[in-house]
Amino acid sequence: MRISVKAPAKINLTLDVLAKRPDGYHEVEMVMTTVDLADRVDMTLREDGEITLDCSASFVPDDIRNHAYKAATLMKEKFQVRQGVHLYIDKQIPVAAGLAGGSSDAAATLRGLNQLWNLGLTRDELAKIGAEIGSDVPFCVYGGTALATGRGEQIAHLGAPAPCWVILAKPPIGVSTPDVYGNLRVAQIDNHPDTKQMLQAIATQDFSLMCQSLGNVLENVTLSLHPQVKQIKDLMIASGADGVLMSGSGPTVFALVQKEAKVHRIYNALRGFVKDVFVVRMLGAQDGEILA
Ligand SMILES: C[C@](O)(CO)[C@H](O)COP(=O)(O)OP(=O)(O)OC[C@H]1O[C@@H](n2ccc(N)nc2=O)[C@H](O)[C@@H]1O
Ligand SMILES: Nc1ncnc2c1ncn2[C@@H]1O[C@H](COP(=O)(O)OP(=O)(O)OP(=O)(O)O)[C@@H](O)[C@H]1O
Repeated sequence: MRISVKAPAKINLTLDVLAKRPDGYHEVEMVMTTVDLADRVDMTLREDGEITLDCSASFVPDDIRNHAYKAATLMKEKFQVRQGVHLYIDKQIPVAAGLAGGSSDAAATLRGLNQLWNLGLTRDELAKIGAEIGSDVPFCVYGGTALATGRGEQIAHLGAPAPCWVILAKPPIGVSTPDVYGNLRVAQIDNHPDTKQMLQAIATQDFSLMCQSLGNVLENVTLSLHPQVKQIKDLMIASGADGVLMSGSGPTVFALVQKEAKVHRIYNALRGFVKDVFVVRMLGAQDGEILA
């Protein structure tokens, strides 16, 4: 028996850091939404009890370092599952990009194994298990649009933002999330986003208020490490983007655009500069999809 589950990327419409916690994590407040750039995780039942993994991108780890492998191991141990699984990840989301690719693969694996191994767990239970793998995994278990607090694992669901185009551009560098948080000085943050205003923009589907409310306190940290990120932002703005922001810890930058005619102009301008450019839509309030 085999099932396939879509694992969509996320972008952060806001990312605020409120404090550094004694456990080494940061207290955050973030509005996140999934977009239709997705990996696909195929899960094939193994009667011998083994967990194995292959990925279309050869540089992604195929052992316990892989978040999807970790998810399967956790589910097997927690629920004493006799069967195993072979995981195949069709990688479409750039790696170490700020788009939660690994977290989404883990979330898709949790959702898929719940079905493949007949565990009967609720989404909330899966999200709780996801928090043991990484801070972004609970959000990815639900997908859609949400306010994430705590270290990112506490999820409050939101409605769909105003429909628009999202253009993603990733410079050819990988960014380490621990390094970016490690370089952040919380007391010196001077660009806190207005999260309340973003929540209002989403509730009223006000596109221009959403663009005005974009903000990410990790952006300045990553910009100082990688000047290309600023060049991409400037290029997007000069090409007519309505709103521009770095996602997560970066280095991917996204542009929000309402008019389709502008999309081509921005895409063409970016393609002259970086290879990884994607034109996508937000998935709105929709949650994770099991394909077959
Ligand atoms: C940057 C974001 O992707 C934005 O959505 C997340 O905040 C990070 O989520 P993630 O990659 O799932 O992060 P985790 O795997 O849980 O943590 C990786 C490392 O990032 C740092 N980290 C992460 C989340 C958080 N709230 N505070 C932190 O300081 C910690 O050093 C942690 O060891
Ligand atoms: N399934 C996976 N897909 C991609 N990378 C993975 C996966 N599992 C583990 N990794 C490792 O995790 C690291 C971060 O990759 P990932 O693509 O998840 O980053 P990210 O998009 O910045 O995530 P986030 O936005 O949650 O911080 C990489 O160094 C990679 O080796």
